[in-house]
Amino acid sequence: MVQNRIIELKDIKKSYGQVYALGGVDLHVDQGEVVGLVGDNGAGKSTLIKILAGAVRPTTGEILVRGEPVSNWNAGRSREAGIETVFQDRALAVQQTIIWNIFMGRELVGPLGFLKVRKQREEAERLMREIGFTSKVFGPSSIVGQLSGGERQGVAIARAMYNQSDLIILDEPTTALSLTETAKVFHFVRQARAAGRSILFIGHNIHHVFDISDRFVVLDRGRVALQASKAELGSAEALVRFMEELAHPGGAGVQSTGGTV
Ligand SMILES: Nc1ncnc2c1ncn2[C@@H]1O[C@H](COP(=O)(O)OP(=O)(O)OP(=O)(O)O)[C@@H](O)[C@H]1O
Repeated sequence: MVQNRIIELKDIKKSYGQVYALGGVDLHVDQGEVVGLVGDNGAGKSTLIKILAGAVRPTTGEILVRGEPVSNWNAGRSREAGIETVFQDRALAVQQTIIWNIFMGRELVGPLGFLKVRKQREEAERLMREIGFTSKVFGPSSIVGQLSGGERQGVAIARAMYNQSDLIILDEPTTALSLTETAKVFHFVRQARAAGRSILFIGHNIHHVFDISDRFVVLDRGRVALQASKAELGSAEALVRFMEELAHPGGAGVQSTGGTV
């Protein structure tokens, strides 16, 4: 057993009636690594992260948390295992402050039920520093709606850090972001990894996923088509070629997608 294995999925299958969204997937994430999950539309990425989040039950298969099999996997067990998913579309309350979003539902309160306002501010500042979210303009009391797309991802990551999440799942965090904003997200992700957290990074832009990840899992029609480290792959182009070959075996008449699936 690998000592620092946070989660392991073994032979996970999920069918919806006749449709197999996942047809026997093995996946693991170890402490302090960024795993890139890629695959064409309909490959099963969303289904897999919903299973990790406990929102969807696998039809069959085994889930191990730190080497121990867990039965009756659900959202509560997923939270207990230290897994937090940042879904792209419903990550934050944009009319609220950064502090509010970080502590959402888990505010620091004293014995008499009073909110520890100063402590919360200090903790929010510490978390923002820890993920490298330093800004001359924005502080913990800034309204999230005023932040850029990349900075918003930072707030969601800071919240996951506050929640003691060991595995933070980022669902397409750089989709629709500019290069500068993408670089901010990468910075936050690297800081979170440096703090010992693991990240499962889902993305359609292969170059983005390649840049930020240590290891890659390619899904294809509900199966793992490739698991490889960055060193094994060597370059983003190798990953792009692999994905293009999957989509068009033999490659006849293929136009390059430029690394977006
Ligand atoms: N609730 C559902 N009911 C029926 N079929 C489903 C359901 N959810 C997913 N599927 C099917 O399972 C397969 C995998 O879908 P999934 O959304 O997991 O893929 P994906 O890799 O996340 O795709 P995308 O990148 O487009 O989001 C698809 O064929 C999809 O139609």
